[in-house]
Amino acid sequence: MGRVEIAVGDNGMVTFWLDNPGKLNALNETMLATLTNGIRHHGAQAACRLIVIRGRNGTFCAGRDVAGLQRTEGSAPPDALEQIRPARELAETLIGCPVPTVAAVAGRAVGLGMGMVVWCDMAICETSATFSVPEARIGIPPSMIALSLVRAIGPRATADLVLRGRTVGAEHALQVGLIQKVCEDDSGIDTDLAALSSDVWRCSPAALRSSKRLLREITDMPFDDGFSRAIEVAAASLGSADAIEGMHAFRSKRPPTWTLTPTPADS
Ligand SMILES: C/C(=C\C(=O)SCCNC(=O)CCNC(=O)[C@H](O)C(C)(C)COP(=O)(O)OP(=O)(O)OC[C@H]1O[C@@H](n2cnc3c(N)ncnc32)[C@H](O)[C@@H]1OP(=O)(O)O)CC(=O)O
Repeated sequence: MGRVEIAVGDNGMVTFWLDNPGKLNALNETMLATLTNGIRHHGAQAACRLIVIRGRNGTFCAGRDVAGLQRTEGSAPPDALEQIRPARELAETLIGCPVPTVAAVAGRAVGLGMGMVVWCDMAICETSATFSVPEARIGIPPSMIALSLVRAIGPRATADLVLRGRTVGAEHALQVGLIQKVCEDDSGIDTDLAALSSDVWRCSPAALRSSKRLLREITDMPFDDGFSRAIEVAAASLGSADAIEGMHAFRSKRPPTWTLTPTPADS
């Protein structure tokens, strides 16, 4: 069957656990819907400060459940865009999520599993983790995933993965910038997530929202346009409630109390 379990921590960390034991946590339509709707829902809550995706059964995710994609020769073709929609919605939801997102990988990250790694803001893994986009081996190109991979690790490193379908390890993933940290084991992942969560906790949620939006916008902008946009955001944020509170708290040597009031640049 497969399921996605949602664990809400009291530190604002919401963890989505992928669990499809017989299929290396491959994502079927029900799991995709739970994951996408859950990220949308929790990402919109003020209490949620960090979203984490992890896998049960010692692995991350072997991609989309092939059973749900497969067509039988001679049968009436289903609407292709409708078949792609659940993965597209997951990508759009993760990329547009207002709070920071992290993929924490143990075992295999394959196909759509790799998609989640690149669509999250950050990724960490265990030493045993492996990564691949082997879609061409089942007759399809890794389309949406390739688009984000190129931006995350560059065209050469992407081509090396996409055009060979090969599997690479944690050290390679670290070297090409696909992940930010390799942890010894599961408890190392827990420790790193706790540190990450405490870093995020110190930041203004409104400032992180603006930062995420800005990073998304400027990635594909020509430098001059990006510079103008950055100046606009900087100017708008200086008068925001969190900027006033954050600087006041710093100078008063006390912890800040954040609001979730968006800055004008967010609207
Ligand atoms: C279409 C889009 C994105 C996608 O994600 S498409 C799918 C991409 N993923 C794959 O092509 C991976 C297919 N799996 C494999 O190549 C291998 O399973 C593996 C990941 C290399 C692991 O090999 P290993 O030998 O260690 O394990 P098994 O092959 O015996 O697998 C165990 C068990 O799991 C089943 N399984 C694995 N992956 C899937 C999957 N993706 N869907 C369904 N089932 C899967 C496998 O069949 C085995 O089960 P058995 O009952 O034992 O046969 C983009 C978009 O959506 O737009």
